[in-house]
Amino acid sequence: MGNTNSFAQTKTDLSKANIEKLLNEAYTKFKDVKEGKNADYIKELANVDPNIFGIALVTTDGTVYTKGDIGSMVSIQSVSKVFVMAQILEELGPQAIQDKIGVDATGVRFNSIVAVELQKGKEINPMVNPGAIAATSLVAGADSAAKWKSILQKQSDFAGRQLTVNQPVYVSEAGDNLRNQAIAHLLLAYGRMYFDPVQATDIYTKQCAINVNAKDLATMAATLANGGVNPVTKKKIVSPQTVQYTLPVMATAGLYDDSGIWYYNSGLPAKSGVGGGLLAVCPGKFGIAVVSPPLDAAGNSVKAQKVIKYVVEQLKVDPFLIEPKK
Ligand SMILES: NC(=O)CC[C@H](N)C(=O)O
Repeated sequence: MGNTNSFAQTKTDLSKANIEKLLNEAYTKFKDVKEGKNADYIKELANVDPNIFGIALVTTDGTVYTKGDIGSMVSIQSVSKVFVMAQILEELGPQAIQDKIGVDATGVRFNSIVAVELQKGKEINPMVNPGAIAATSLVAGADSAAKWKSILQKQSDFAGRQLTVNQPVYVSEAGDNLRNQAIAHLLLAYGRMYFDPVQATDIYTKQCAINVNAKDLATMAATLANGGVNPVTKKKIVSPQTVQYTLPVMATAGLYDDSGIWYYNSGLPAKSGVGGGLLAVCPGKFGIAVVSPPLDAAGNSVKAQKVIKYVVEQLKVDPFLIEPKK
């Protein structure tokens, strides 16, 4: 008889056979979903093949599982914000991020100017554009080139390989990012931009154009799941404390104004990007990511949300799922 007064997190089956089975199931179940539409406010993103569909899961012991299209790359977009946040947490510590940027959800669209104006540049967070551009402006480096080099290196370290920029996406967005420039200037007006606003926006735009596949994103997520050590390369990228302060902001703001719905349904910190990438972190266990460009109205990949939610449910890894001890 089980002791019904005693509750614990549900045991999960992370065996090779089970993970492979679940990724196959999820792929088959959702491959024909036709909902959603590529982002087109960045012109080049409208030209990306909407049928790209790749899934990857990387465990904290470094085992890599993939299904579907892992060869095709998409631009990382907002997913990069997580790793720039981790980078400045490493450099400045948690209190500075809370004071200089903020760590509260804005409740409005990721590129909202109103959010900045309403809060006089405060109460934003590094997962939405204003906080992310402020975060980029805080990265150490003597000039723009040095800051960019260090950002690209950090993102690459998380992924475990040298990442490169998708030039057409960068050029397309850089020629058309007046809204982000306006945000950066408004932050400057409120004393919350920490480098030249035009250059900070340019570095931010370049960081968003870094090319990744599902395996890269899952490895980046797995590095967070593994306390900051990349489980594939075994290299220490950030400290456990940095991970501890990054994940809650992903939980509250990782999927923009649908962050609450996502967290309610999965219990896992996650981050999406308008390129169609979405990663989620299961602390101590694994990172999972999906690449599929068509997005819902909030700007999150439709298929990616479905796949990750399915796998998380089947594995029973929602940390809030507490059951009577057997
Ligand atoms: N949500 C996103 O992925 C947005 C990133 C994009 N580069 C922008 O600034 O609009």
